[in-house]
Amino acid sequence: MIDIDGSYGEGGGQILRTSLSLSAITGHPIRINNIRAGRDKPGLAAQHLTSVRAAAIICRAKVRGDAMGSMTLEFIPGSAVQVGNYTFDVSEARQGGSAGAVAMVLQTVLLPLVLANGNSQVMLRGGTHVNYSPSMTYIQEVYLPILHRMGVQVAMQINAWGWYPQGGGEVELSVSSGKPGTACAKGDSWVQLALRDKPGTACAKSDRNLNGINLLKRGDLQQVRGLAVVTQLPSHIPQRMASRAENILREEQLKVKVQPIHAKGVAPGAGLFLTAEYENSLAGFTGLGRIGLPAEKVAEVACEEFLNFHETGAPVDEHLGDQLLLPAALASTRSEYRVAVVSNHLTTNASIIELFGLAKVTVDEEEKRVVVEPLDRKK
Ligand SMILES: Nc1ncnc2c1ncn2[C@@H]1O[C@H](COP(=O)(O)OP(=O)(O)OP(=O)(O)O)[C@@H](O)[C@H]1O
Repeated sequence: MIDIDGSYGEGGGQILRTSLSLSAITGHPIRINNIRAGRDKPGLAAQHLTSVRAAAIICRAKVRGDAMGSMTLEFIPGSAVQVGNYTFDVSEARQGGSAGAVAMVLQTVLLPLVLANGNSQVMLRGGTHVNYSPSMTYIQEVYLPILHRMGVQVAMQINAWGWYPQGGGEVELSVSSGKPGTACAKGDSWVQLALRDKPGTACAKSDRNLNGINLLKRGDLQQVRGLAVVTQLPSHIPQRMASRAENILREEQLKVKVQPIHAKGVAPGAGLFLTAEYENSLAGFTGLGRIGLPAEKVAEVACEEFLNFHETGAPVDEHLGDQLLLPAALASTRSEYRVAVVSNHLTTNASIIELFGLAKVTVDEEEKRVVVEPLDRKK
């Protein structure tokens, strides 16, 4: 049983999600105390409870403490990760529904499914574009394309946009499991086999279906692409968000194209999503609308975030910085990248990953450089 202190460092939900993913992948039982102790409303919220249940379903885990508000959880995987057809609905976790972020649920189960043998279909319902989490547009435009370079094959589509507070969004994903023909025997992923230390059955290093990534230099900015999206709001709003963003970035002599979009959703909402395409990297920036905030301001928030990042010269934005650690830790080769900001999320996630003994993570705070070195899992 691996004991995890949920109040460590950032003290947020990522400690829980990373631990669940690694428990499902390695088969190691975990016990987490002080879940989200660093948050105003600690314990499991709808999004976290959905992540716990999703992780439990894919590896048939026995779970104790899976209730709203719970600050303690025991999670004991009962099988190797099972590929399949899954639906995870955040609104089911709390009476009256929830706009809890589906991206967080996805990030809990994605790598376990990628490393399992076979393909999966995942349907997610809940908040698709909500504060303090990666939007599903960020997942689509930044996170998944970077993971694709590491060998992860996922196709996704947003059927409905879910904003705070109603949620009600829907996203469909097809997850393929790495290179065909290199899978390990008996439905176990290479990590599970290697960790169970069965000599002769563990896959060779070269069979691991995730490659490390090098993002030390970003190269020149090719263009900034944007989506100015509304649901159930008049069409002048996406138009105004798009024009404002294009004007700001053109003033900086940058190549930019922002597309105004009217999308489907159960409630009104608005957002502007920018993707900066560099020669060797991608980064994403978000502005979310709310009642009383003019469309132009939404655009300004996202542009300011992007311009601040652009000035740093770093290839990896603050958020990708912490989110890349888990795939990098599961890859067969070393990863090395430079981040705009060494966040508390990044250093916390690094410590949690190290608890599982899969990789050594070194964070050079001065150089803002992260090195993830896979450890020999057969030892
Ligand atoms: N604008 C954003 N774009 C992309 N990713 C984001 C953005 N904002 C936050 N994130 C990511 O969301 C995750 C938040 O993790 P955290 O541990 O704070 O979650 P939590 O405690 O479950 O959430 P909350 O803070 O809502 O209670 C981190 O991986 C962070 O990088």
